[in-house]
Amino acid sequence: MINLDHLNAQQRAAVTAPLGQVLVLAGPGSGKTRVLTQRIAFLIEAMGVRPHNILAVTFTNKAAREMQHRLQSLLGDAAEGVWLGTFHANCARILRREAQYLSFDNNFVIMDSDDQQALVKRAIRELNLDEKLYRPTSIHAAISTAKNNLITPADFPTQSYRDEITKRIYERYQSLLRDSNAVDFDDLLLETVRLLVDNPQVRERYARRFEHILVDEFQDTNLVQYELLKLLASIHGNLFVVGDEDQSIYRWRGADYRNVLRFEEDYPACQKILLEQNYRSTQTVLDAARAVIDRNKHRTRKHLFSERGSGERLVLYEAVDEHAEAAFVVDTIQQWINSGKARGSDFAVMYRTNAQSRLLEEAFLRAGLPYRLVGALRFYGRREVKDLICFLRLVHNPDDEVSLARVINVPPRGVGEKTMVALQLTARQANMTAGQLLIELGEKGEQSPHWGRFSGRSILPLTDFGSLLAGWRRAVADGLSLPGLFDRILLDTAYQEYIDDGSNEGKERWDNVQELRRLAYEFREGGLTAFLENLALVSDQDTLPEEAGNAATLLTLHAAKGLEFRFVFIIGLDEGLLPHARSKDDPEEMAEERRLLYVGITRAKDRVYLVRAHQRSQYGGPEIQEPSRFLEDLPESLIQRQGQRRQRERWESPESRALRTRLFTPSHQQTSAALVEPRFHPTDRVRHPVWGEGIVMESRIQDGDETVDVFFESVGFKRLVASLANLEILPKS
Ligand SMILES: Nc1ncnc2c1ncn2[C@@H]1O[C@H](COP(=O)(O)OP(=O)(O)OP(=O)(O)O)[C@@H](O)[C@H]1O
Ligand SMILES: [Mg+2]
Repeated sequence: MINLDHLNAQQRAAVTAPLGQVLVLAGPGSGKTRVLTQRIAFLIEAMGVRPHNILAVTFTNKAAREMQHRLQSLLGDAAEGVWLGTFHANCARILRREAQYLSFDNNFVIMDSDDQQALVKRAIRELNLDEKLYRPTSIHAAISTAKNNLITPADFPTQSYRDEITKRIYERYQSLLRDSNAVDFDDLLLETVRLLVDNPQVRERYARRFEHILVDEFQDTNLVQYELLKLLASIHGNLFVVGDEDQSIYRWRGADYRNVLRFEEDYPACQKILLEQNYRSTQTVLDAARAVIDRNKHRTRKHLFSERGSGERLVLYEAVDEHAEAAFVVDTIQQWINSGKARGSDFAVMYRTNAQSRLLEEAFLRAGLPYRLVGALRFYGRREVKDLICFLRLVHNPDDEVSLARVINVPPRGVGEKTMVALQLTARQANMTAGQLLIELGEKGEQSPHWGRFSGRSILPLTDFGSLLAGWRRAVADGLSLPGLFDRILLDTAYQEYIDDGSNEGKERWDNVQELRRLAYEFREGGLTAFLENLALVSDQDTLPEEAGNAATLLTLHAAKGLEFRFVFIIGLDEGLLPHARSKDDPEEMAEERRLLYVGITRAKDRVYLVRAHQRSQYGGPEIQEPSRFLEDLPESLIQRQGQRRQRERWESPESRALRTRLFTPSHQQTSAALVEPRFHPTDRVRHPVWGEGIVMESRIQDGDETVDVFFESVGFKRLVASLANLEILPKS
């Protein structure tokens, strides 16, 4: 029988709450996610509910996987069959099953955000509009907002001329999507709601099936998601939602924390349960977090206590500038690790915008400290990865115009803009998609009735590509596995020669291809459809490798939701960065910036470092920064000030001082003191404090500093700055 002893009384009340609607509203670290998982186990074990009848919604795929593991360890095989995933993943699953009711086939592709931008651009161009006047990003945002509020092109409100234009782009964009047999992220939700509203028998089928629906991070649902929940719960009405209004940080994506109020209105009989003990953080961390969030109006004050002791004060560090900011972070982490009291994976460094990660990365690299970066230069955003995904998507769905446009000339085979236009035009006249026409050309060659429509120069590359595509599709139909298909595409396109020119970047690109192949191998059973679906639905947080290893995590505050770390650094606590400049004139936005900081602080178990820079370079010259207004709300008794206004030296290690001196000494002065002879030579054996032993491949003097390329047994090839990397030369054996 399921064991509830390790829960506190409030948590137990939530887990065992009677049927109906349950709303668990509680602060960070109070066990909401844990309670939700236990509730599923309780329903299955104690209430005899079949897993098949349970739908659980998490905020990320990673969270879904974690919950799946947790359930597995609680219940073993009995946990199998629960529908567990993000809103998007669950909707994609429903849409694939119900394709007969929809305006697209069940092998539809899901366009990622780059694809969506490309389509909006195309729509704007096709309507002969000026891209400078109608910026694709802002139009795309308007379309997305409309979709998240259940507004179709036909219902798009037009109060101005601009609205009128946006409406037309929205219409065009939508038909481009459908022509490609594709949906965007927002469509997944919107189309599911439409499906359920327009087809009462389908609605009834799902509403009957899902006896229990559970939702984590409920404060970040948007209107479509809320409607969806209502539809799915329309028969049994067993809705178990957990959340925290103070952690609502996805307003820009249409999230509306007022859904909590809506919930209480729509379900007046709902049981409200509060959790008050925080199991994550020290009392000092909680007090500081509360001081920040208490300034927000219109919130239910929550009482939250911790039994983890009062703990250390928060460090507030003021760096001279952004380089010293990064150096402080890396130094402090280094010192903790050297002391033996922490390991790399205990640390997270959080920031407001992705761009802030670049200097941090450099500082980590120089110090030779391993790190992993969440989001930003996403693996899936890389050119080579994207190319291969598009080839695969095209095999899966030749109607996908965005993928076709991307790879038809990869590697270059002489398909230019003109040929592309001719292809699209001919296809449209023949009532086919470009992909279908290509396949026909590939299969029939000169026998194709459309052969003569193309110039002598363009027909060959088109036929060439068409026959590749046709060949791949035939091979898949004949049972070629996903890894097999992957290799065949690489071979047929001579992709390695194209991408890997022997340079380090080339090798790295090829490594990325190999990494994707490894992923494809994991889907050898599920096949192409499952693989593509999984790729389309990965979100920023999901780019975290499963095993943290010994690396510190660098991530945006947004991506930090739901996670926890022993040590949390939040950098860029300056006006304009956090709060972000964009929020200056909008009180709602400002309140959200505050929640963002709150989410960041409450990720910490043991210690928080808040870091800011006295000046930052902007548009060429350095500019003095104002400290973030949020810092004023922290009681002096909870913080310990360090940095510029205190003695900086005390806080600087030799490495960071070397870095700072180098960065702030004008280069003409540097060269006079600069090295002329490398200290390291090829074949030297060296030892690095983190990566262990390695062999020097090359060393040279660059900008007055020595750069060494080393091959380490543990991590492979690394490029290091000798004066900072702490490399020890080992005696020749
Ligand atoms: N009763 C308990 N006993 C021991 N540890 C607990 C208990 N409840 C929760 N925890 C632990 O406390 C931490 C926070 O729990 P959890 O992540 O579920 O909180 P949460 O409310 O979902 O937080 P957030 O709002 O940040 O998502 C986890 O490490 C969890 O395992
Ligand atoms: Mg949680």
